[in-house]
Amino acid sequence: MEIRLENVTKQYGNSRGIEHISLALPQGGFTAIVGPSGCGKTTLLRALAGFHDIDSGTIRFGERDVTRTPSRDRGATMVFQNYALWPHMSVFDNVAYGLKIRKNSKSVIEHKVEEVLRRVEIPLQDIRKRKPQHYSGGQQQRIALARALVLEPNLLLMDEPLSNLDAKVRSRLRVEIRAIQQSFGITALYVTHDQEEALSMADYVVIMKDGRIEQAGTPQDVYYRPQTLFSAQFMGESHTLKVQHGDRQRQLVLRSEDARLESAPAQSQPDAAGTSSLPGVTYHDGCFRFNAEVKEHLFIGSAYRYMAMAQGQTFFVDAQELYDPGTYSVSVPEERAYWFDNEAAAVR
Ligand SMILES: Nc1ncnc2c1ncn2[C@@H]1O[C@H](COP(=O)(O)OP(=O)(O)OP(=O)(O)O)[C@@H](O)[C@H]1O
Repeated sequence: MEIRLENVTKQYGNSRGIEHISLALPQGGFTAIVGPSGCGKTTLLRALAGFHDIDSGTIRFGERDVTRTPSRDRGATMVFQNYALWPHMSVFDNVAYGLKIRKNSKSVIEHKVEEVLRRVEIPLQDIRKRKPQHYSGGQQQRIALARALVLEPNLLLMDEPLSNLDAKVRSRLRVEIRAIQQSFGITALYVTHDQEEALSMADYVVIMKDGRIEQAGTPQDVYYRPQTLFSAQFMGESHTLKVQHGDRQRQLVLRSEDARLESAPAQSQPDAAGTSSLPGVTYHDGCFRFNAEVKEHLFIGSAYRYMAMAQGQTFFVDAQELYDPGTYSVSVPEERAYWFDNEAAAVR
C-alpha cells in the first residue's frame, strides 16, 4: 500500500526534529532516507512507526489516516541497527513472538516462522534451541528481518540495519535485503547515512538536511542531477572549489571519480553558459579544465587518489595511472561539473 506523509512536523521542545515533510512511499517500492547525523532520519522513521506523536500533519497508510493510531495497530514493523533480538529466547521464539501476541494458532505459527526463516536463508536446524547471539552478525540481522516480515506488515522500516557489520557482510546483505524486499513485494523505508547504500539499494532516494527534504528522486536523479549545493556535496567523493567569475564568485562541485588528470595545457573556447570567462577555468571539447598542482597520492584499490591544489584549494582526483608530482590540467566533463552561485543556487 502507498504510505503518505503530508506536511508532518515533529519537534522536541525547542529542538528541531522534522519540519513540513511531505513524502509518498510507493507501494512495493524501496525508499531510502539519507542525510548527515541529526538531520531527522530516525525521527521520520519513528513518526511512521507510531513510536511518537507528531505535532502536526497527517500520516496515511493507503486510504487510512493513521496519524493518531497506536503503533501496534498501524501494521508497520521495524528492523534496528543493533538487531534488538531477545537474548534469552531461541531464534524460533524471537520470530514467533509477534504471531503469539496476535493469538495465531500453534500450527500457523510453526508454518509461518519456518517459511520466513527459509526465505531469509537461516538454517532451520536448532532454531528452537539456539539463541540469536550464537549466530553471526549478518545472520542475526536476517533473523531480525524475519521477525519483522513474519507479521506481513504494510510497511517495513529499517534503521541503519547494516551499520554494525563489517564491509564484506554489509555488501552482501545490501543485495540480499533488496532481493527479500522485492520477493515479498513489501513497501520499505530504509534509513542510512551511507549514500552508497542508499543509491545501490533504493528505487527512490530522499536526501534530508536540517529536518527537511533537500531533494528526492531516483538514485540517478539525486546523483547526476543534484538540485542544490548540499545535494551535490553530499553525493560521491565531492569537493567544492570557489572560482572567481568577473566580480562574482561561483562554486564548482566536482567529484573525484569524475575528474581526470591530463598533462596537456588547458585550451580555451567559449561555451553557451559563458563560464569559460572564469579566470583559470577553460572550456574545450565538452570539458571544463583548470590547472592544479598534484602532490601526494593514496592507493585506494580501484584507483590512485591524488591530492591536488588549485588557487589554494585542496581536492582529490582519482586516476588509474600513476603520476609524478607536478602541474597538471584537471578536466571535468560539462555534465559532471555542478555550478552554484554564492547563495548556493544552481547555475544552469
Ligand atoms: N528525544 C529527543 N529529545 C530531544 N531532541 C531530540 C530527540 N531525538 C532527536 N532529537 C533531535 O532531533 C534532531 C533529529 O534527530 P534524529 O535522531 O532524527 O536524526 P538522525 O538523522 O536520525 O541522526 P543520526 O544519523 O545521528 O541517528 C537532532 O537535532 C536531535 O538532536
